[in-house]
Amino acid sequence: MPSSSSPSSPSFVKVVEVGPRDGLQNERVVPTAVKVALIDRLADAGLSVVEATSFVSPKWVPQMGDAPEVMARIRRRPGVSYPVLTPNLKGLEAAIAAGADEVAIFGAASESFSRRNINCSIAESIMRFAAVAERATAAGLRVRGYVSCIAGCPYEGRVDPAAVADVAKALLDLGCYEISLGDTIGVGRPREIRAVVDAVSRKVPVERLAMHCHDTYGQALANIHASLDCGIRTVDSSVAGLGGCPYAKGATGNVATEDVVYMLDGCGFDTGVDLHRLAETGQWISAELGRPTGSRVARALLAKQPPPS
Ligand SMILES: CC(C)(COP(=O)([O-])OP(=O)([O-])OC[C@H]1O[C@@H](n2cnc3c(N)ncnc32)[C@H](O)[C@@H]1OP(=O)([O-])[O-])[C@@H](O)C(=O)NCCC(=O)NCCSC(=O)C[C@@](C)(O)CC(=O)[O-]
Repeated sequence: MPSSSSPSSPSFVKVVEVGPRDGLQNERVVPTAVKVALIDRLADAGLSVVEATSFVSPKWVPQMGDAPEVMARIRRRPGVSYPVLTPNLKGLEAAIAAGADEVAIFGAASESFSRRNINCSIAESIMRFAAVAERATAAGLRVRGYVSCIAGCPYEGRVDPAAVADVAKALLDLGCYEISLGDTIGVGRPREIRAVVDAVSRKVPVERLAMHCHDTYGQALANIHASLDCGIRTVDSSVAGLGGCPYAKGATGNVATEDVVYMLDGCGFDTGVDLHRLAETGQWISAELGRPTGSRVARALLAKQPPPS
């Protein structure tokens, strides 16, 4: 009988921490040593997946320009995976050279976002990703897929759930073990998210889906709750609510991991994450960035602690 913190337990929800990548890609350039300390602290707090960085063009996203150094300096904790984003073969080869164990390819359900984010159409991106997935799989790496703009696009507005389902299925067919559905600009509401998950799960088994919510309109926790009701058991989030997307103006960070873990715990799910350690890590990285944590749960928990004597 698996324990409740075992991934095979029915009450387990996998939390994929994306703060060091999705969070820090939208900050001023953060020193490599701070990124490395953040990743190590997140793994120590019990997160089993910590998305570490991106092997993208430094001309496009200079904040991720130190990807090889980050990968060389993190302390790899057994049982923890450290995926990295790879938009093309050049990024993949660099990721392999840096010892990545898992990569993520990232497409969009909106043509305009695809062009702004990765400079190609959706169809071209799938062809590009096919080569990346094939080479990654041959090199023994696991491949995760993202679909951005599942509930709305900053350039086109509403996005048809059927378009999301098509891209998700294409990524599944390329060999992705998991497809993360990204509400990139946080516009979705529970009814819309349910409609998207419903459309996608007709083409991709719900066990292979993850929910990735930005909290721009304050809907992220409600949307995650709705996706749990639909059977999703993997949730992406960002410690302290760090981040945004450089190609989605006005988009705020992901939902805070602390808030997700607190909610999941109250719903009877287990995550294996030490909430207090996580909240301290969120407080620490926020101080490094010179601002308060974006996690309401962390603020509440830390306010209850006695001041240091
Ligand atoms: C895809 C490209 C490269 C196309 O960009 P491009 O300009 O069309 O690429 P290119 O092949 O023409 O190359 C241009 C230059 O970039 C170099 N280059 C080319 N590839 C790489 C690479 N991998 N690593 C390092 N360098 C690279 C290449 O060598 C060349 O250098 P030059 O000859 O000019 O000196 C570019 O658009 C890019 O890097 N985009 C990444 C954008 C990005 O990182 N966005 C944020 C992540 S997605 C996201 O946040 C959403 C998500 C996942 O969180 C989910 C959600 O919330 O929805």
